[in-house]
Amino acid sequence: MPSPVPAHPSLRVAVLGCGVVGTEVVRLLTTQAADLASRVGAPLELVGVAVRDVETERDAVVDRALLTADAEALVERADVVVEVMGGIEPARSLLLRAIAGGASVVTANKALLAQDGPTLYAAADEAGVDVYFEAAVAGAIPIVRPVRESLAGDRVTRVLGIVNGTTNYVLDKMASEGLDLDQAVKEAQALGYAEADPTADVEGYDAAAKAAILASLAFHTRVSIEDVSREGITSLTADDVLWAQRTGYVLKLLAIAERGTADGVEGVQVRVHPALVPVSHPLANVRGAYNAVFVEAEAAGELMFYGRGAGGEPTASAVLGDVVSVARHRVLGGKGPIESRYAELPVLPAAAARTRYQVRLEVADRPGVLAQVSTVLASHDVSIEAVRQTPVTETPDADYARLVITTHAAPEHALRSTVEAITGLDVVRRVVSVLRVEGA
Ligand SMILES: NC(=O)C1=CN([C@@H]2O[C@H](COP(=O)(O)OP(=O)(O)OC[C@H]3O[C@@H](n4cnc5c(N)ncnc54)[C@H](O)[C@@H]3O)[C@@H](O)[C@H]2O)C=CC1
Ligand SMILES: N[C@@H](CC=O)C(=O)O
Ligand code: NA
Repeated sequence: MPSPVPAHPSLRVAVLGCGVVGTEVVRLLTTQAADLASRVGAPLELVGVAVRDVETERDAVVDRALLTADAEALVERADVVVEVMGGIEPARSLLLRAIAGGASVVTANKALLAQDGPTLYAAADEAGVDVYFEAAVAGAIPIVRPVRESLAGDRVTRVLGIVNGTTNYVLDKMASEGLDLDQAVKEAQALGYAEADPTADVEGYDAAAKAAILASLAFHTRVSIEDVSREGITSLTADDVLWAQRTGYVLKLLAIAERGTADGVEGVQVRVHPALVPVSHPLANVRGAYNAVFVEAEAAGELMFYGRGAGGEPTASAVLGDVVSVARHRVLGGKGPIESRYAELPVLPAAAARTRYQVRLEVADRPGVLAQVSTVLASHDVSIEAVRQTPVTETPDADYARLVITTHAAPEHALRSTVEAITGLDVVRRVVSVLRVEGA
């Protein structure tokens, strides 16, 4: 008779932070306890939930007896620490303390990882424990694991995605319901999509953090948030949204990381900015707080990952997937992937990126104007793909017309000097907007 396999003792799980995501993590840990135990091979015992104020009113699923304001003491008595409090400190110190004490950690904190991930990865490597962070990029969508593990044998060339649910929700509401930016941001906050300070979303910092994390994984190098060229959506107007629609595009905040060369040096270029996406492109149909990430790899070809990018429940799903993974390692032995051993692909400057542009101008409505504008573009080596002329109907003015010029791919510096020169033409009343075009 084979001797019975001894049951593995419970694994102690601590949750740091009990906001939008933390509450849903506690709900899943509590309501799915039996299923999780069978998947892990050991019960997961929630030993505490660190909060700022234990007296605050909370969802009934959170057992008040588990609340503590002493996060430091809590991490000392856990095998798995789930960090969903956000911010750099004290999250960073608490995670390092947990790792040093031998706990594996799961975090949704992209801001921290994009700033100081390598410190956490090195500490975990030394301690022989895991750092998992699927929720930190594109919420519920499995994207960290596929890039970190499934594509580790391939050569990724480009990652292009909508990775911020709040801005996608806001732009969608501006386009479909005519909401203004502030109204739409308030809705995104109420739905639990926005960061504690929504500036992080609308100014593109959140997407830049995610872009840095994805680029580091995809290109086996180190990209921090400071390396990402970033532009948010706050300067976009209702007019930009309207004109995008009129010209066959949808405005999206995109995160792009791609291999390239600058001055003969191969590297990676990472940027976040609003862009016009053709309505026929799959990214144009990513609505509300949904996210989508395209990955292009030499052997795999094109891959697309799509799903809910923000919100308590979807994010908790990704967190729990990680909890199961790290807990299994503790039961069975071993650990998950470590950071790639070499981290040497340089980050190229933003100016190295070549994109198409749409330039909208108000110009004098008389013969020869288009020729003048075209000459300026040509003299800066920026080639025109299409031109459309429409009278300025919103502010009726018989003497002026609106020109919408789409260029072929051009380097940013060439476009910048072109726009400067166009602005100086007598026949140009104003440059209304300059937007990148991606995904065509
Ligand atoms: N809400 C979302 O859709 C997503 C959020 N995330 C990330 O998950 C983390 C949490 O986000 P949310 O739950 O939305 O934020 P939240 O603001 O709703 O919750 C954070 C909670 O942590 C608590 N907290 C902060 N500092 C603390 C401290 N020192 N001690 C104890 N408690 C502390 C806050 O009081 C708050 O209740 C952040 O890193 C965020 O970037 C990631 C993916 C999606
Ligand atoms: N604020 C973020 C939350 C998920 O990461 C977003 O809007 O995407
Ligand atoms: Na994810």
